[in-house]
Amino acid sequence: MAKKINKNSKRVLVVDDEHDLAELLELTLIKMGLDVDCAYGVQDACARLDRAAYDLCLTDMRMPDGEGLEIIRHIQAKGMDVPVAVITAYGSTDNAVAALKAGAFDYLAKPVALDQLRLLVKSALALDDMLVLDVSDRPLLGESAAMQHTLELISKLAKSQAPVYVTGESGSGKERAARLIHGSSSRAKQPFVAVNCGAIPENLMESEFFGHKKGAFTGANEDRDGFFHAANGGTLFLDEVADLPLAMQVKLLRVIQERKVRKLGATAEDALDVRIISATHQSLSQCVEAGRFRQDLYYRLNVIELRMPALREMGSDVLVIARHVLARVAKLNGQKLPDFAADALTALQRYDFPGNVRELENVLERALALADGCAITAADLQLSLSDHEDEEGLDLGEKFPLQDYLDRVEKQAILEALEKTRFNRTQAAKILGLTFRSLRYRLDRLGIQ
Ligand SMILES: Nc1ncnc2c1ncn2[C@@H]1O[C@H](COP(=O)(O)OP(=O)(O)OP(=O)(O)O)[C@@H](O)[C@H]1O
Repeated sequence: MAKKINKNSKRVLVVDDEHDLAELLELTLIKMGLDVDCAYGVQDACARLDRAAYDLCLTDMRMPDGEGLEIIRHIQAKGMDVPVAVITAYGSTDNAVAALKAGAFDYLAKPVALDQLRLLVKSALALDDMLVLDVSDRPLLGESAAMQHTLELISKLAKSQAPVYVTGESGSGKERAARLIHGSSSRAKQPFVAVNCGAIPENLMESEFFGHKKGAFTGANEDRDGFFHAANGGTLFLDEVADLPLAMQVKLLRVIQERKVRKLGATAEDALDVRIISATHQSLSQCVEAGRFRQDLYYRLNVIELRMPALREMGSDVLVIARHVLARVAKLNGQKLPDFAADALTALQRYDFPGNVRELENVLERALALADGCAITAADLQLSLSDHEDEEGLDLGEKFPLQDYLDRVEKQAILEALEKTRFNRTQAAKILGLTFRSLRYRLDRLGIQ
């Protein structure tokens, strides 16, 4: 039967020799508004990939005529731009790791949980967008407990209309989080307007925020909307809100309280519906104490606080994010995707990243330019580890090689958690602050039965 192709929607290739499972995946994806083709083996899949353009390929790992990995290799050999996610048999972490190493975007274990499938597909397609279209739609990456907690809070915040105040160090993803809240909320189809409050000259501030009527001041040659009008129905993101001058804070408070804006030179006010998300890397409460920020505005903005974790609090997420960033930058530059050498992985994990993910992005961009060969080395990263860290390492021989040492520490902590919970893995994962999936992965990697 000929399928109706929706020209604007994304196209997914599902590959599974089990027709029932293929159909279940197909139905789930169709419900997400995607166009889906099914292939029932490796050869069939490769032939379809050669014939049509796909935005994502979801493949079983083991099929009678070959392995899912062959599809990944086929895509790479042909230079196609198709992210692949593999579906692995329950508990076969080796397969998952092999697939990720071969270039798969992610994996799902059987039996496939449909909500996990939806999440994966959404982020795969968003990831693809980020590579070719709009950088702003990228999701927040990270599997650490800290990032999972943040993502859970973000999805709750998306269901509310309350003002959100995002805190976190510079480069930790505050704007990204604000976009995610907006993008997952009922306002998603309305505008998201991001304003850097520190970058607007004080004399223009009022007209930039509230707009003006023609003739309101010299040079006002026509009516103009300000940020509030532009964000009507959507979200206004006030970045570096601590930089607002006090006089402007008073006006902002009034607008937020009354939900009405009067353009400069206008007689009437316009009722507007704008959700405010604000952020700063400074401590707003300290600014209040120092008299630089109005307490009443602080209370209005800080109804709910979302704290973005620093990269150094996100454990091995640094590697997850590094791989994604490297893939993106290599693609943008039209370069072949290099691997990380073992010493580079160690260096990434040891470095503090005071500039967080933004710094990581810069480091990798530079490393990619410096690397000659197919691997990025620690030298290419040019990370200066602190003297303290170097000394510690030199004193303690047991810390070398670092990976073995870290594995021993990790194993010890996991065994303790398992003993405490009488080997209940769900409970142990909770104690350790890991997701169940992440604990299962670690148990396999460390060979804990
Ligand atoms: N968890 C993450 N996963 C992927 N990319 C991230 C993550 N966190 C931050 N980034 C990336 O890091 C860069 C900085 O993020 P963003 O601008 O949101 O940070 P910020 O906290 O608002 O920074 P600043 O305080 O300087 O305004 C962006 O390119 C963003 O895509």
